[in-house]
Amino acid sequence: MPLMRNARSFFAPLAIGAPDPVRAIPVTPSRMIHFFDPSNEKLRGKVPDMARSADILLGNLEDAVAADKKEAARAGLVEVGRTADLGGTPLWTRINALESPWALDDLVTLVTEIGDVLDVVMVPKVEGAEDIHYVDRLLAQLEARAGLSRPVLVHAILETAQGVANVEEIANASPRMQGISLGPADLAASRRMKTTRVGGGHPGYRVLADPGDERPSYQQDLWHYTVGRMVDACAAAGIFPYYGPFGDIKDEAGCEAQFRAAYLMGCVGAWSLHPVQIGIAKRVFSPDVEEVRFARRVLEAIPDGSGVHMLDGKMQDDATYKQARVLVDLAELLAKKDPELATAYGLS
Ligand SMILES: CC(C)(COP(=O)(O)OP(=O)(O)OC[C@H]1O[C@@H](n2cnc3c(N)ncnc32)[C@H](O)[C@@H]1OP(=O)(O)O)[C@@H](O)C(=O)NCCC(=O)NCCSC(=O)C[C@](C)(O)C(=O)O
Ligand SMILES: [Mg+2]
Repeated sequence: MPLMRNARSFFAPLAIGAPDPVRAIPVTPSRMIHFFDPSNEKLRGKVPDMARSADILLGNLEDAVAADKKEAARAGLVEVGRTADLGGTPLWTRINALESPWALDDLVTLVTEIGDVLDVVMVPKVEGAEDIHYVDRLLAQLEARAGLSRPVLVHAILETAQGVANVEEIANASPRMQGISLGPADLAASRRMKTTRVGGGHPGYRVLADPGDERPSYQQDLWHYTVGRMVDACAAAGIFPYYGPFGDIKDEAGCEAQFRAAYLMGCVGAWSLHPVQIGIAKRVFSPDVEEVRFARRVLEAIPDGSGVHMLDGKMQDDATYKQARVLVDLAELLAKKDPELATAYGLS
């Protein structure tokens, strides 16, 4: 694996005067990364509202922002970073692709002007560790020059076949790596998949039962394989996986089903492209009240996590204790942010 840095240098700053890299990625509520176009003045005015309802707010500079709006979007995000009251909600950005004419100015301007309030830079179309290494060194130089005391983290989008082939080395490329999101539209194009959708299923991708009187047939999840690889790569590297966007805004049930499959497989959140998807993500990525209740009973039944126990006819041991911990830890994290959830979980 071309990681380049060895075990001793991995946590050394990459520029003189740059802040020390973080040892652990902060765990904060991140059920949805809410996308908005910072070139849109009306949307900039709604930032405080958006920040109240979303877990993470992301000013998008890449695709979906027209070429003649790129500079206005960058300037709009600087304005948001300098003036908007985000009430503690993390501010992220998605910069333009590294080969584009805008990426360098995106990084230089944003880190220089608002590096102290910018938590994470999402890098699109990452193909391998070398893309992360480039951003890593440049961020360190910019942080040192701006006198920042805390490093900006990096999030990669998995949206090329080469990126998927290199997902483990991407996840491990730098201590800045915060997480990875699936980019299903670019990935579909890169793989020559025959879909025109942004995420979600396809009626043609299904399994048919053997010939018989009836031949039930079910749609399968086109993204199962990639999400599985992404979740394992992230968990193994100590960073966080996210399902990306669901482009059919009107299909709320489809969005909910796709988000839920990703949640159950280990993703911590998804993207919201429209306000309606914030509510969907909140529902899906907050653990079910009954499951949390059961998980707490498991923890109470085996306080030290050892031995074997029966609960409602179900075997409990050290492994189920760990599963219960995942759910209860998440419930406790979300309850601190959301009083309604705290009440529902009995944690208020
Ligand atoms: C889909 C669109 C065009 C529908 O926009 P619309 O105006 O038609 O929707 P609407 O339902 O009519 O809007 C209702 C209200 O919600 C507002 N609104 C609408 N959206 C938002 C928003 N995000 N945040 C905050 N407010 C929003 C909108 O301004 C309006 O407010 P108003 O009633 O006051 O006029 C619009 O929602 C939008 O532009 N969303 C963001 C799209 C985006 O960021 N795309 C890029 C990410 S996906 C991607 O790049 C792929 C990937 C990963 O790279 C890869 O798979 O390869
Ligand atoms: Mg894309």
